[in-house]
Amino acid sequence: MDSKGQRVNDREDTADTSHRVTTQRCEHLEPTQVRSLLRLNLNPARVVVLLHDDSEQAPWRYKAAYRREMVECFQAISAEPDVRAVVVSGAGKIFTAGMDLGDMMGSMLIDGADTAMKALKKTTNIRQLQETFSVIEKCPKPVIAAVHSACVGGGVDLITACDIRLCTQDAWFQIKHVDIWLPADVGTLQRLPKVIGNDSLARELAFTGRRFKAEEAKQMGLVSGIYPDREAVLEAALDLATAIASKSPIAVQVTKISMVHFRDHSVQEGLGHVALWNSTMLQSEGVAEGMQASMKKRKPEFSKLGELLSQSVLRNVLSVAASRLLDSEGRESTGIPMSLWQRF
Ligand SMILES: CCC/C=C/C=C/C(=O)SCCNC(=O)CCNC(=O)[C@H](O)C(C)(C)COP(=O)(O)OP(=O)(O)OC[C@H]1O[C@@H](n2cnc3c(N)ncnc32)[C@H](O)[C@@H]1OP(=O)(O)O
Repeated sequence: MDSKGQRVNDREDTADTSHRVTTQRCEHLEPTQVRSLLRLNLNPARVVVLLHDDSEQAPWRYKAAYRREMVECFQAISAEPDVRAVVVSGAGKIFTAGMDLGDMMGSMLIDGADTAMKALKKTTNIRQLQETFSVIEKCPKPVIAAVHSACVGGGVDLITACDIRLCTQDAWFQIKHVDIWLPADVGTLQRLPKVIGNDSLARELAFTGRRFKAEEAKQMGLVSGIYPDREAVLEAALDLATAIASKSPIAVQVTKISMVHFRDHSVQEGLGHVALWNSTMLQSEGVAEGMQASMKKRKPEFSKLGELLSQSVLRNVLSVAASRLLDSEGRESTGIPMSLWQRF
């Protein structure tokens, strides 16, 4: 049974039934929805796993539809109260090869005679592209990137918009844009210096397009943990997301909104911002309950928004999600390894 007293399916149940159970839990999000480039999996620890799905193209890269799909996914995730944290991972050999260069070439030039009109159109187009990753930052739920192997070009744009980055030992990163005559314009140049707190190094990497490996990424503060392989990094990201999801969603989400604000404002402006937020937040019943529970060394009993789901519920729904990843002959198809799903 889940926390609402509804029956949660056993692993043996079919994908169809699991769909019913999971959609009962989410009004705005279709966990089984398979988009052309992204796959969403939701578990009742309120963690969404967003997979770069490379079943139709390897290595995985950003096709034109990706922008729309990312915006749709993150808008749905933002609006869905049952989702507490997000993990972004890749299902293929590498995390991402960045922008699909074939697609990009096809959309480079704009028709028309007037340069200013063309520039205006292009500006709108670039602003839309920027939204692909800005939606991650605008989403109040923490987003964790689990990177394996290559993370090239737009991949760095993506992960710098995430809240936390973990990677595998074999991960490598490259701000590749200079190699293809393209000034990076969708977030890396704005966010990377702030993520790593080293403007000189950010410029060096952006000017040269030098590849750098996991150890250096950790040393500069781009990633906060290195794991042996894809399964291990995904597991670590899920553990972290589950831990975050067990905390007060109000506290976590206001913390994210505030930290994004603090990055771009002075200390005084930041203090003003949090004072305004907390003038409302501190009137929540959950705060009093959280404080009392902490003093009495017991688990807080939050109302619906703050409630925790048990590990057994998590295990059931993860298993159901995993069963969806099996192909018709019962083999693991792609994405998240069965052994990892079964661990929960
Ligand atoms: C959405 C918001 C806006 C985003 C903007 C982003 C901008 C950028 O990302 S700029 C950087 C663009 N990316 C690249 O330049 C990467 C180029 N690719 C590589 O460096 C390597 O392919 C890679 C290290 C990723 C993988 O190497 P590997 O040896 O494993 O594979 P390859 O043999 O090189 O590639 C296999 C086939 O895939 C094709 N391919 C690879 N990357 C791309 C790509 N980005 N776009 C289009 N096609 C790509 C490659 O040409 C091979 O094709 P084929 O020869 O037909 O087998």
